[in-house]
Amino acid sequence: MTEDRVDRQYLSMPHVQPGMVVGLFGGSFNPPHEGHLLVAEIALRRLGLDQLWWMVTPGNPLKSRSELASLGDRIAMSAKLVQDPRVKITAFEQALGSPYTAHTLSHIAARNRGVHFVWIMGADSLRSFHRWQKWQSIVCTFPIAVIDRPGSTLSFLSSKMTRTFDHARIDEDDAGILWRKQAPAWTFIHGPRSALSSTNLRLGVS
Ligand SMILES: Nc1ncnc2c1ncn2[C@@H]1O[C@H](COP(=O)(O)OP(=O)(O)OP(=O)(O)O)[C@@H](O)[C@H]1O
Ligand SMILES: O=C(O)c1ccc[n+]([C@@H]2O[C@H](COP(=O)([O-])O)[C@@H](O)[C@H]2O)c1
Repeated sequence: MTEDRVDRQYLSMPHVQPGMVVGLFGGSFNPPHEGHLLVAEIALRRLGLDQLWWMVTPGNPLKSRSELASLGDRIAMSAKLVQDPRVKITAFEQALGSPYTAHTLSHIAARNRGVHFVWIMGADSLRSFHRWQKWQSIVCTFPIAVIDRPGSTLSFLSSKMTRTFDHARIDEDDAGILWRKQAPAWTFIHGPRSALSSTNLRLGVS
């Protein structure tokens, strides 16, 4: 598959119904790996999700695209890896024409009234989150679940996002009701961890 030939099914938002709880897991997935699967599993279980959208980005605005595999290839690799039918692989951001999460989330919110969304990201993302476009508006759109990652366990102590929104932190024992909280609300989820990274896989280091 090439970037020009992304199957249509991936370019529209997955189908959801009012009342559902849906996790939004955005990533480059260049390539996808078992660490991503572990995040998805933990999120489904701990957040009480009905669905998790595995959102393959057209390109992280903060990363160089020089080593980025085509969108079609990253979707195909994800589809091969993911077995859980609750996980929906999608690349609808490509059709939106913007790689920015703030834009994506406001679009999702406007199109899916009555659906409860939670943004999901690995703990390493906290380090640069304040450089994401309109990062404060992202925090105020949907609750956020941060999943622990080796090397980033203490990132919440120094992150600008977590310090700014310290008052909005929810105990991880309440992760199952995070979706009910009005944003801003976030939690840090500890649990089994994977040291896998796409960078190491690209370098051939395990
Ligand atoms: N091993 C892991 N444990 C926890 N979270 C992870 C892990 N790998 C990736 N993530 C999270 O998954 C999302 C997508 O990550 P991404 O596709 O960039 O993978 P990556 O391994 O971090 O890639 P790269 O090494 O190229 O930066 C991000 O929120 C990231 O924090
Ligand atoms: O909106 C932004 O400015 C922004 C900046 C960096 C990353 N993101 C999003 O964060 C998600 C994780 O990206 P990555 O490359 O770390 O897998 C993915 O959905 C990106 O589109 C978004």
